[in-house]
Amino acid sequence: MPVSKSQEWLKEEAHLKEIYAKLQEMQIKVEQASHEEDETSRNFVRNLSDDIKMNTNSPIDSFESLIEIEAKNQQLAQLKFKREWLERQKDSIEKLLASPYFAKLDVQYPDEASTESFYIGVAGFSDEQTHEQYIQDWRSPIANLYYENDLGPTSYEAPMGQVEVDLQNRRQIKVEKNDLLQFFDTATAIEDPMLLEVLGEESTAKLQDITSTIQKEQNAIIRDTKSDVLIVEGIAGSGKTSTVLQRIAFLLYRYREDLRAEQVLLLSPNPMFSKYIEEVLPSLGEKNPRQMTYRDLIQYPGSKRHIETLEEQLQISEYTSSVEAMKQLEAYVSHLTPSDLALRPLVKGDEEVISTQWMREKLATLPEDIAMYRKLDYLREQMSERLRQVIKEEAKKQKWRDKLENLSNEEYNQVFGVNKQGGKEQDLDKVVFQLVSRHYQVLRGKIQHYQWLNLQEHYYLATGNQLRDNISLDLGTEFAYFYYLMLRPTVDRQMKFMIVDEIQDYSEAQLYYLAQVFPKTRFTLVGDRYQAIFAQGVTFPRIAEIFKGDNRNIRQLSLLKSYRSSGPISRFMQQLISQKQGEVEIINRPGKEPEVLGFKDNDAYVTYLKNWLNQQATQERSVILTKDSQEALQVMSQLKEVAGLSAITHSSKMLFDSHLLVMPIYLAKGLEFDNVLVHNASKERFNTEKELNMLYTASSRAMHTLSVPYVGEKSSWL
Ligand SMILES: Nc1ncnc2c1ncn2[C@@H]1O[C@H](COP(=O)(O)OP(=O)(O)OP(=O)(O)O)[C@@H](O)[C@H]1O
Repeated sequence: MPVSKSQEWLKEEAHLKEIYAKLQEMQIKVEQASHEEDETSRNFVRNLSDDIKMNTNSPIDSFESLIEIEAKNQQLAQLKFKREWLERQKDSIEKLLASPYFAKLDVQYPDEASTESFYIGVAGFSDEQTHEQYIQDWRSPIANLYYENDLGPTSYEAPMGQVEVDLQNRRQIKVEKNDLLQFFDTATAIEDPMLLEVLGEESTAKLQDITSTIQKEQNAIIRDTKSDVLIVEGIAGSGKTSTVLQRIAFLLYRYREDLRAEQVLLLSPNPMFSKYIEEVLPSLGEKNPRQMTYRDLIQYPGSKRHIETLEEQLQISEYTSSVEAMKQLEAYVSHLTPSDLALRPLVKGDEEVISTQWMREKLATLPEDIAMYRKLDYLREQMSERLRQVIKEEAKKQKWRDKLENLSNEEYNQVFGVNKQGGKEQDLDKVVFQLVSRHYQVLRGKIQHYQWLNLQEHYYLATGNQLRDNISLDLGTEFAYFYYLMLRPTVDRQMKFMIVDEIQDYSEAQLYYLAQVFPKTRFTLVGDRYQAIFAQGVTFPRIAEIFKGDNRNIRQLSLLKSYRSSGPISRFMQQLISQKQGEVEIINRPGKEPEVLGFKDNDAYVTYLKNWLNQQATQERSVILTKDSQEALQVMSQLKEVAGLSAITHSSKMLFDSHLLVMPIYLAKGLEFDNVLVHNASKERFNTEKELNMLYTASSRAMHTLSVPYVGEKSSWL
């Protein structure tokens, strides 16, 4: 509890006011600088056309004009850089003004007489002139002491090396603007009081950042810089998603000189998940990384096949692959010779523009030991060049000139975007060349996208699988890998970090794909074996084995405490998974015991559901979780008269504002609600191990209350 107006309280209060005033001063300065910058940019643009006059009278004049343009370009880049910097400044000052800091460390350095105090906030803040650091960014080296929470002799990793210190006090401080609300010194607290307070709050529709209450075991994940592959197994609600998002913010700060947000890829389980987490990184002043689902990742250029949806994957998954099958593809490609290639001639209508014979002759000129993808790349370049030649030859023919002459003014304008005007002979050549190029344009695309190579045929020869229009995720993976092995598209290699959530839902073949296609990328893989609800999920020991190759440095960590759920709900989760030797550490947060009630028939059950929904407080978020989306619609139809209830049956249709929902468990993965009801947990519906995982996944969405009713006999897992 706050020490009422003690000396210490008054000191903290005075310090806060002082820093707040400095922040306000800085805000004014940055605003002014920003206005000035705007004015400079406007003038720059206004004068641009006067300043640059392209003079092409002589080569020297042209050259000088180009130099002038280049100089302007540089000025423009500088202006842009400065504006972006000011925007970032404005942004972080705004955040700090809302709450300047959340912690203070008293640190004793070995050779100094007195202790030094450091305040920690969501961003750093220092004096422009003296560079005195008033607030330390939570990602700075010294802030690690706060999260490590080791009082007494300890150390932190600074850019110059390890710094030994004595941490004399660690204070958690709650402030709002310039109001000091509370502070706690760690030495006096048994369990993190700020954490308990945050966890007791109502749920929010979107995930929030956890900067001020990151726990020690989470901090180890966030700040890991040594592992190539970091594998985190954590129970439901242990903060895996929150932790990896904080980790992204940490990495962008730590490697700020050469890591851009676009070089970090977050693979999310479904598009809805991206919406759920979209506010966390901006709240930390960072840009969101690239985000996509695994389905998006394995789509290759020009593919139009339908890859099974999440729901289809849950129910059928007709083709599952394996690491062995993926290795067979490697063997097939490594033994392939140019004479085996299934090539298609490049044709335009009836005309064969490039024959397969020509292609084979080109390939035959290459040394044998060159990798197949390089040979194909070389051939692609040669084909582009050949097409240019064909166009040049073709343009000499009279028929194109005739064609050009016969174009009406309107047609001409459509083709060339300018009006037709009888030109000089030299211009005419150019225009004819353009006309012929347009005629053959479609062939350029065909060359670029390797449509002259029958990849499907090769895939069939390698595996015996025909690619139909609808394919399973694993089959899509195999074909994407095959595409990669044959052609090695380059774009993916720029990815420096990849973060994969819900890793337990990936198959071995899918993980093998990631491990092979992104050899230079550093991975953070997080998941929970007890939330595996798809048929082809991987086991945790196998993940490390799959990623082991090429001297990758692998580290495995675990998170055992559920921060989402109250103590009684965590104990319920513990009981469920202890049947499979799972562990849960219980957090000391009081709450209601989960309700496991039996009903004789459906009518009584539906009445219970209606009562349950009607009882929920309007500001809280409550959900009924079903096994699939069809069931969600059935339940919805029985509960039509409940006001404000909505059913979600597709990941693109999430209603984040709605407070009463019915939805399938697989769509609720990763999300959380104040109150959860698991639809009819009867014996016949929750019987297998997969169904146990579903029951656990559903129950663990609950923060404050959980209800697990059943009709007839209850599930033997309960
Ligand atoms: N250190 C923390 N401080 C405050 N809240 C936390 C902390 N860690 C986790 N939480 C909260 O716990 C909840 C669960 O976190 P999160 O969704 O990241 O867990 P998860 O392990 O990804 O869960 P699941 O596997 O069930 O999807 C969130 O509300 C999050 O804000």
